[in-house]
Amino acid sequence: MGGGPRTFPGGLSKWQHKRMHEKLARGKERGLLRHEKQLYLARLRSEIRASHLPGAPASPADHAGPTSSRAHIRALADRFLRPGAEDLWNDDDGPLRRARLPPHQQQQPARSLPSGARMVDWKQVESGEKPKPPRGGGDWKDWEELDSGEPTAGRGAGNEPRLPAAFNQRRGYGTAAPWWWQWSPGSGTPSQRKEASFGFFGPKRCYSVMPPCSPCRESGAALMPLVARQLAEAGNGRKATPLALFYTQERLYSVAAPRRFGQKWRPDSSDEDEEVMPAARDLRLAKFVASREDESEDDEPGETSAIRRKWSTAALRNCDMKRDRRPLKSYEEESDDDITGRIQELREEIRNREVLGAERRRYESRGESVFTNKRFDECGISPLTVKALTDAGYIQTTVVQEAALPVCLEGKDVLVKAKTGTGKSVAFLLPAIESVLNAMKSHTNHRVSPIFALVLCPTRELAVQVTAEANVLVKYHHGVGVQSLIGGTRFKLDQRRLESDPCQILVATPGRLLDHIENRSSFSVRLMGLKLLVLDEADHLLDLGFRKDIEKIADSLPRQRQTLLFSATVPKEVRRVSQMVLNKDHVFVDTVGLGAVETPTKVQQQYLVVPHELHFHMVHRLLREHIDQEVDYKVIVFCTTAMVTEFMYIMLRDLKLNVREIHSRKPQLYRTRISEEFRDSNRLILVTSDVSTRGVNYPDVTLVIQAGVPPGREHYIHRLGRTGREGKSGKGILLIAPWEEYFLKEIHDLPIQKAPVPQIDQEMKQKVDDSIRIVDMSIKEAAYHAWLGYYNSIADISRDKVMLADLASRFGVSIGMEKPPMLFRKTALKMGLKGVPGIRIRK
Ligand SMILES: Nc1ncnc2c1ncn2[C@@H]1O[C@H](COP(=O)(O)OP(=O)(O)OP(=O)(O)O)[C@@H](O)[C@H]1O
Repeated sequence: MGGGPRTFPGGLSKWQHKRMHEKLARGKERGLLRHEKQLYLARLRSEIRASHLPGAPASPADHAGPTSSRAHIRALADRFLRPGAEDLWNDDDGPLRRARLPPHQQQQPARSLPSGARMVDWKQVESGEKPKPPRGGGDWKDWEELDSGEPTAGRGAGNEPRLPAAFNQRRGYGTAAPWWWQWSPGSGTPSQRKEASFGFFGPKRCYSVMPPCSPCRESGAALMPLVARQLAEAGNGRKATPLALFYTQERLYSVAAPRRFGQKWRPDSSDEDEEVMPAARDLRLAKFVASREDESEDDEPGETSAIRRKWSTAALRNCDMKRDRRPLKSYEEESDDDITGRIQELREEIRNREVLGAERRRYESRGESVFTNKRFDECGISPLTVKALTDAGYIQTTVVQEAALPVCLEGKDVLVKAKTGTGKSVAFLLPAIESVLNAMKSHTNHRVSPIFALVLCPTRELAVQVTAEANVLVKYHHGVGVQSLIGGTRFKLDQRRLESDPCQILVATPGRLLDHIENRSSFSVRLMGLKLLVLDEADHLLDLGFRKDIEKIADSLPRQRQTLLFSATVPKEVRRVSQMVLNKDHVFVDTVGLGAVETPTKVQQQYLVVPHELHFHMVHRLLREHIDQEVDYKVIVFCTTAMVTEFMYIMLRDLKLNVREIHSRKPQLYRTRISEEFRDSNRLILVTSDVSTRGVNYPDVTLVIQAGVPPGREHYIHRLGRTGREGKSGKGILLIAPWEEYFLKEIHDLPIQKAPVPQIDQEMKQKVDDSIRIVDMSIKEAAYHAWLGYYNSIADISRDKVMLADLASRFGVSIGMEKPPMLFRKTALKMGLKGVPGIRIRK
């Protein structure tokens, strides 16, 4: 079970305590968000005002630099404009105010034209006619360069515009990233197109402000009319004529009518809705700034776009994934295609791929191959899934995939054990997709949209990662949707998301799923159609901390279903309780083998025994040494509790190391952001608690340090498994105090060796001591309490309370506290520490 005390102040249970903290964190997060939003809107307003002032000088935003307003807007836009970020907006966010204009004035945006702006008659542009020269001089040179064709590259496979927009139902506005973000580099548009711009759209108008002249001059790529066209057509494919298009040397302004982007994100919207929308909400939001300096790489043909990079965060994160769902095609319709022909085509493509042989040779030459000779196209899965796998570069199956797929596809209940980092996620996602496809064939009641496959994960990070992977795999299955349901987000938003975009595959964490089951009867009804249940990290989910929740969830699911359990560790106890969810004749697939080493063979494992007082110094010493040796280092430091993690993070940050933190006390948005950052970068150190122990796939981690004894053998294996993934090499160091050596018995069968203790020189020690000193006393106190709770929950240590209290005091001293902080009487009582020498009770 996860770390942390089992008793909490106020007589709260672990879960009540956790929820209370989540609530507090949410409040804090809301405050921060509000502040950021205000800043963001204020910045945008000033940017707009500056661009409207006649003869206005270049706004301060034009100055590049990290603190420029443009850079700031860009940073904020990145946060608020990302697809899915509509969740960050709520009803309290006021519109970007603008006086209501009478209809006749709305038709004449030219009234507020910036100085030197010229109007374009859209009808003429549409019909290909050369526009009349503008009144008051000027010529249409730029327009003559405009091409009449539309860039097909800017459209999706179904020829629908690929405008990344999000619609906020309640607020009635949408946000759109500029269309050229989506424009394939193959279309030859120049990098200058990435200048700052805004897209606004409300129920009645679409506005865009952008720098048109340079692209036009340079490429003649028909940019200007396309802006308006894209704006007008986006969303539902219906054409609408822009009311006006005008431009200056700096900006192109377009005002388009009346279909909004958000339509396809709001399937229940109707034209009547639009009629009653107050015009004051016409111009709700202006966002989006992109600049050339940080996106220049996108201009290179073949590079993945910024959007793509943002959206795909899973193991398969560099692959294209499905962004929005297209109209549901019946399965028969899809099957109508010549499947045999497609299989042949795919086989041909696969055969031609050099990657096949190269990949295999690469791993075989290293002595250990996690890959087999079996290819996905031979596994009996849908050709469209094979196509998505091929796109992602997944050709051959891994050992666990080869072993588990046939039994899973037979429809049996299966318990699978396979080493960390060997591809278990794909091994359960593929049967899940097959099961959904089969269910959709027979599902005829279109009023209720059942959830056919449910994947349960113990942590939010893991759930997000699995959702992203699933989205990659269902890329070509247009009727299949994947959603996640995790804690730390707003319940109501979840609810709305699930209702407006029903999915067939749901990835969830148990607590939040249970909330929905217990509070939404319509949700429970959807679960009644469930065909397949997956428990990822099954041993953890069936452990005491989650078992009650899992029991309740299992009770609310149909009995007639297939259940798959996956984990890298399957202790005997879990094997026994797995009967709770598996049927009697389930199959146990063990790719590790009885008596075989459960950790990746290419990971070098060492342990160091160091007095507890020097643990922080030693972590710093080990990190410095590793950074000197490894150019592209990527390190994870596991700490025993969230508060100790926070303490370690602040200390290392002060020591000028490039460090990040993730633990349960951090708001979910922050956790997700850091997780993404760490996944996509190297030369970074992540200090974390148990939330990152299992399943999370951070590629190319070079070192894992476990500071302090882990709660159990399984924790040790899973933490170590964050390195040496996909058969690569890595290193793991366990740092324990002399009195923690008892733990070595638990891992005696693993190839772990004692390492000589490196010297810590006086200067280095002093530096660390200085950094420890600067940490806030409240954090130190919280770290002490958490430390005490953690070790009190470990039976081997908590047996001797006097020793525990003494060790806790020494820990307190090591983090710079002269005497241990006081405990609440109730807490001390619950922990069995009342009256123990060294424990101070609050009066
Ligand atoms: N068939 C495949 N071909 C190539 N790469 C693969 C294949 N299957 C999985 N991978 C890659 O292997 C890595 C590990 O996969 P995954 O995260 O599913 O491992 P896991 O076994 O679930 O690990 P853990 O036990 O830590 O949860 C990922 O980067 C994934 O992209």
